[in-house]
Amino acid sequence: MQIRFTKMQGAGNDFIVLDETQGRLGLSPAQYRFLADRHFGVGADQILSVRAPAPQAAAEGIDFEYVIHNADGGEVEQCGNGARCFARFVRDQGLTTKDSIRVQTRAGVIAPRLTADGRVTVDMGLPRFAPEQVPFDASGLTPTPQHQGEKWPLTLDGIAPEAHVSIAIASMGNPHAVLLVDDVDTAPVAAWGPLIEHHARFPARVNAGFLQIVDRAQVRLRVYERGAGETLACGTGACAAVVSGIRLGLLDGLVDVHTRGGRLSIAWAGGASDPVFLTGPATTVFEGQIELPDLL
Ligand SMILES: N[C@@H](CCC[C@H](N)C(=O)O)C(=O)O
Repeated sequence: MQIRFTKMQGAGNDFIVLDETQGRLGLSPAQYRFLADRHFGVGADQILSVRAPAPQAAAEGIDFEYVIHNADGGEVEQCGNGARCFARFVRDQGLTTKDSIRVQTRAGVIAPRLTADGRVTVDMGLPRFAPEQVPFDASGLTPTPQHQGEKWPLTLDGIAPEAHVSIAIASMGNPHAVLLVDDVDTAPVAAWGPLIEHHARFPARVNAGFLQIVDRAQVRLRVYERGAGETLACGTGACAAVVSGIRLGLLDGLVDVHTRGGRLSIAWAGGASDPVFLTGPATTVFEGQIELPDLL
């Protein structure tokens, strides 16, 4: 089967975008893995499928449905950099003329908006912190003493025998663990990332963010993504890291996140009913077509 695709990137987090508004391609997990493969396929961290909304959702003002698969072929709930690329894609392809779009994802409705400076701002919805919402198995754990209350920096065992690995947990629709590090350049992202991703306390696995605080409005961040490995940027990871830093009293409500692929801006007012806003670039790299093998 020949399929057409658009290759996009947002702060270096790269995507294959598929237009399924006229009908589903019905790809298997192995075909998603093939597309994402950087040697045999196109290469991408995630594959984004743009679909028409279900009739009931359309009646409620939802413009599109957006489905996300990681490079490992697994479907996931949310993707922040992808949401910006999705918005740029539907405008560039003439699938909508709107600047503000409402999109159904597996994690709920999000709202990207194309801004005059060429970037895209996404209302990513509410962050969630309760262990069962991440999900995180907190049985037998208590928050570390310096962070009592709701803030939940927790010690993760089995990562590094010589070090206490303290994390904050957050859901942006998808699960995140956030570690504070002194310097992201020397942080053990490759060694600890997979151990945290697969840690038994995260039943749905987890994205692991390594956060360096520069000052109250600037951070540096590397993320080892569930199902994709370290990426040049992770939008939901940036949201989770900043909201965690704000809850710990380390950051103000508007923060620039410097990743290896570029700058993202996160705004969060900090209340239980305040959504997180993610702003950053979204760029088309090229369009193409590829023959997809029959893979189950
Ligand atoms: N790169 C994304 C997140 C993609 C999904 C993630 N790997 C997961 O499994 O939850 C982003 O920009 O948010």
